[in-house]
Amino acid sequence: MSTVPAVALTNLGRRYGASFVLRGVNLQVAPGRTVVLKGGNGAGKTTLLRVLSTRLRPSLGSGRVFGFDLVKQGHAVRERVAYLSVFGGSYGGLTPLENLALAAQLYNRAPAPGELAALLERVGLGGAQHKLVRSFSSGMKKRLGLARLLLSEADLWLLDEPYAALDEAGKGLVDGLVLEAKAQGKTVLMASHDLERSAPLADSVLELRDGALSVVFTGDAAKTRGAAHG
Ligand SMILES: Nc1ncnc2c1ncn2[C@@H]1O[C@H](COP(=O)(O)OP(=O)(O)OP(=O)(O)O)[C@@H](O)[C@H]1O
Repeated sequence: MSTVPAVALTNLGRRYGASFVLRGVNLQVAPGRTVVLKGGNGAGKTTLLRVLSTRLRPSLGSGRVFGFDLVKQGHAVRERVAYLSVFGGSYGGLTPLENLALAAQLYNRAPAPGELAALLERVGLGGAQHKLVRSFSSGMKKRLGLARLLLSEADLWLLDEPYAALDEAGKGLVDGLVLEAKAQGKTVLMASHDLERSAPLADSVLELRDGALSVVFTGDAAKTRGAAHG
């Protein structure tokens, strides 16, 4: 049986100016897997997630998401991918409800009556519905990012340090959402320094070092050979 990988990267490279941050990343992630990406500060984790989200173009090599080319079929990739940036990625001049309404438009979704308010309740922002997001704490912005993620209905979640800035309850919320996403068959790729928290959720832990990936842990030992597998 052939299954199209959720993520397939071949010798993928990305440079800023003359300096290569990613140099020959090979990765295959099967649909439904949860993969944690570790690596020191500046290793290139955010860069890799941004390339997968099509926010950055690869400088070398190629990549596919659910079979769609990151460069030539970026639109199809964006329809299947949701990216949570380390800061949550919302508009400060809007309320959280307005942010979600805008996100729904971008996702081409017509939310049901009360759906957006319910999402805010779910991420613990029910009491802050009418504030401007610029007045939010960093943890509140992250929670709003989680609500946007839930709205997206994407098949691949790209999470950049999802636990950062969150209190214990917020971290538990992330754990629950990732497990729920997995139960729904979604693929999750998350960059995290918090291995204690993220590794128990993961099918594989990969390390990005010197611009390439290696396997730290995988639930399937047969997959540790050759290209890094998720
Ligand atoms: N827009 C940019 N222009 C130039 N260099 C950049 C840019 N964005 C990132 N870099 C550089 O690329 C390297 C990788 O950065 P990246 O943010 O991808 O690492 P990271 O693994 O996510 O790090 P951290 O764990 O600190 O979040 C760093 O040296 C960084 O300075």
